Amino acid sequence: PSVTSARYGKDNVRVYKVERDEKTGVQTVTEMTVCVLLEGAIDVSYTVADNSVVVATDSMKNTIYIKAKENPVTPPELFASILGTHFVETYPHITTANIKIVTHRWTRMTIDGKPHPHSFYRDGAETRNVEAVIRKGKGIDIRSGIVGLLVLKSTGSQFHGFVRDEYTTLPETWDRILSTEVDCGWAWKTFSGMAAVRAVVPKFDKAWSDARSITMETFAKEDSPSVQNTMYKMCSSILKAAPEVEAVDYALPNKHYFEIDLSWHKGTQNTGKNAEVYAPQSGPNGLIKVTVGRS
Ligand SMILES: O=c1[nH]c(=O)c2nn[nH]c2[nH]1
Repeated sequence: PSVTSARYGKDNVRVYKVERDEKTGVQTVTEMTVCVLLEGAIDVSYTVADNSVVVATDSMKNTIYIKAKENPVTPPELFASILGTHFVETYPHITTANIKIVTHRWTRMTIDGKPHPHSFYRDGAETRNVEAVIRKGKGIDIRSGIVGLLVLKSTGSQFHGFVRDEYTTLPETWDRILSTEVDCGWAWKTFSGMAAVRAVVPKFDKAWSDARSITMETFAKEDSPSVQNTMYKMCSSILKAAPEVEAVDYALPNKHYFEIDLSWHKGTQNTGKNAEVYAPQSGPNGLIKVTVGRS
């Protein structure tokens, strides 16, 4: 038997970094969870217990903290590229570094109508994610994303005209609740190396901000005929806003809210146009996925 593929490293490395502006007293915080998985000439560590090729995962953890101290940790696309490039340039037998960064939200508090210099709150489980693959001598591939942005609209969503056959019970609707937890990603054109990444650093934050705004504005403004069509429009708008992005993808669960017929109780009308009280469903849920390219 032989190793067909292998990668190893440290997962769930939590990192917090504060940036202190001495002049203004304003402090800025970043909190992220990092995963490093390395590939290369490491098969013998599996097959014949030769540990001479093993960069200990503990050393990788140490490296993440050192690199976070030595370098900016934002935008996450830059820090992921710096971190991955370090590993493939430091160890001759390591050819690929897979870096995942999940950035958590610390939103600055507004106190007395002003941004507070050093107080923040966690406004949701939403994260800003980056997955970077750094291949020695072959460039850097980055996929940025938004995960866990939970949204709901109480109307402005329809679903009708779908297949009706002996398996269909779902009634057609022209007015339904739509709720989903956004998992969105955008893949950048391959960067030749660190210099190419550094050249577009400002575009990473702009793309994330645009993707987030486009997602919420399209979700809110569209009288959605389906999740499929609305997510396609989101992808198209993001591609238009970010020329350096090659493809955009969404995976959207359809988190259903079922009408409850209450007519058994004194003829109470609570369905169709009279529906006000609904049963939010934990599952089953629809799951709609798409990737949209430039062609
Ligand atoms: O937007 C929707 N797309 C679907 O494919 C689907 N199937 N059931 N409900 C649905 N809603």
